[in-house]
Amino acid sequence: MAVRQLPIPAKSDPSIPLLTQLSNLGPFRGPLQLVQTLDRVSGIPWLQAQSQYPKAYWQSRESDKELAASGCVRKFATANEASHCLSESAALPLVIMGALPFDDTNTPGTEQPLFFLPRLLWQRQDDNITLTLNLWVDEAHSFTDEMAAAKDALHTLRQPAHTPCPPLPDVLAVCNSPEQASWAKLVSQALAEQPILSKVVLARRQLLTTGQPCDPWLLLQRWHQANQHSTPFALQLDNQSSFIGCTPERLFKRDGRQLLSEAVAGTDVRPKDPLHARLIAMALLGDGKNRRENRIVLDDILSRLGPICDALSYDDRAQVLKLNRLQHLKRAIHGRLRKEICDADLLARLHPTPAVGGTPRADALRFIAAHEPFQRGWYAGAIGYLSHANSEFSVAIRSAHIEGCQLALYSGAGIVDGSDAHKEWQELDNKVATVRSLMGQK
Ligand SMILES: C=C(O[C@H]1C=CC=C(C(=O)O)[C@@H]1O)C(=O)O
Ligand SMILES: [Mg+2]
Repeated sequence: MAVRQLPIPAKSDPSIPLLTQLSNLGPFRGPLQLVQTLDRVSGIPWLQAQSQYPKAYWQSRESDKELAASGCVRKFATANEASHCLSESAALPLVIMGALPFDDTNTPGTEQPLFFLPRLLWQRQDDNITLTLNLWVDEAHSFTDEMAAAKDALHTLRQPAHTPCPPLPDVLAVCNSPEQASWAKLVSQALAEQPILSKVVLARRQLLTTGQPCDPWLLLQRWHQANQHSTPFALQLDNQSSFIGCTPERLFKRDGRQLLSEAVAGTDVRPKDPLHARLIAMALLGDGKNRRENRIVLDDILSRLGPICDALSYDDRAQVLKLNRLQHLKRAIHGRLRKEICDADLLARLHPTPAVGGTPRADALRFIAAHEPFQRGWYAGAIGYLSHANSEFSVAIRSAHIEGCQLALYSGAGIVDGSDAHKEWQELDNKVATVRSLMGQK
């Protein structure tokens, strides 16, 4: 895709509103960005107010970067196409939003990978908020059509409503898939595949039926408030269904050639009492089964990054990642990427890590596909953004799919030598405890 830009009449000036910049625009070819600064407004309410789909939301775990995207200028069938587009238009700071389902192999009838250049991108970097309007003129999209689409996007732009926070709807029924008895069977089947299948992450879908449709944006805001050091994210392909979550796990973060990844696996509860929580943390650091879960993820990521990095290092001791009600074993991984490696290569190599899949990868994925009684869809996929300068993707766990009055909560647990079906079931419960408590469930 050759990117050529003809001179444009006015350089984008963030102090001038987008509509004025747009009306001064003369013919051009290739991608173009108009940018406007915005006053303090939060990303989630801003995106909630917009009407153009797809919508995607992602905020870094450190809260320094927040992205809210609405509408689509270009869709890319693969991460490779998205990466290629970015390298061809490196002069512009284009940001492409991306999501991979757990099964990213284009299996018919399942969720397909999604990469798109948004029509409107609300962006916060530290305290600076901007709104970017993307346009792209080429053989298939005339200047006139692009101008009309861009004007339409600006005319339908809405300010977030300042409404008092309504309560979340009542839960009328709860249904687990699998139920506990089938779970126990599944765990023993997985353990029977040892030592070849050294780890497989098995998951549960817990379906809550609510009295009224649950507002995904309201739930996401509360979820993030309860778990400040996690990454909140959302994906809405249309106005019928939403996938949201608040994940503690980073797949990778790239800044230029610098790469950060991590193994987050191995779990216990984190009670409110600090002394009790510390005792549990210490026990977690020394526990064989949890250390195995973590080590398998670490080794897998290292072996996949080794061939594409000039330098690679990792925490030789696990840290404890502290969440609202849980604590995990975590090891950070640092690398310097070889220069020909792009974000698509990283996604292809790393996803799905054994934090959500297993080892050996192919055997674990086959086991999951053959035995899990539901489709994972976006759960345990990857969600984030890519740009020429930097990129970051999170592992889409601690997540929920909402459609009308159905709220599906997902949780998974790593089954390794030493796993006990009953304890792993409790771990599934613990992993949905925060979101359940927001829904008024114990
Ligand atoms: C698969 C999930 O968690 C993974 C991430 C951290 C700890 C995990 C564990 O201890 O089993 C899981 O591997 C999930 O929350 O659905
Ligand atoms: Mg576990």
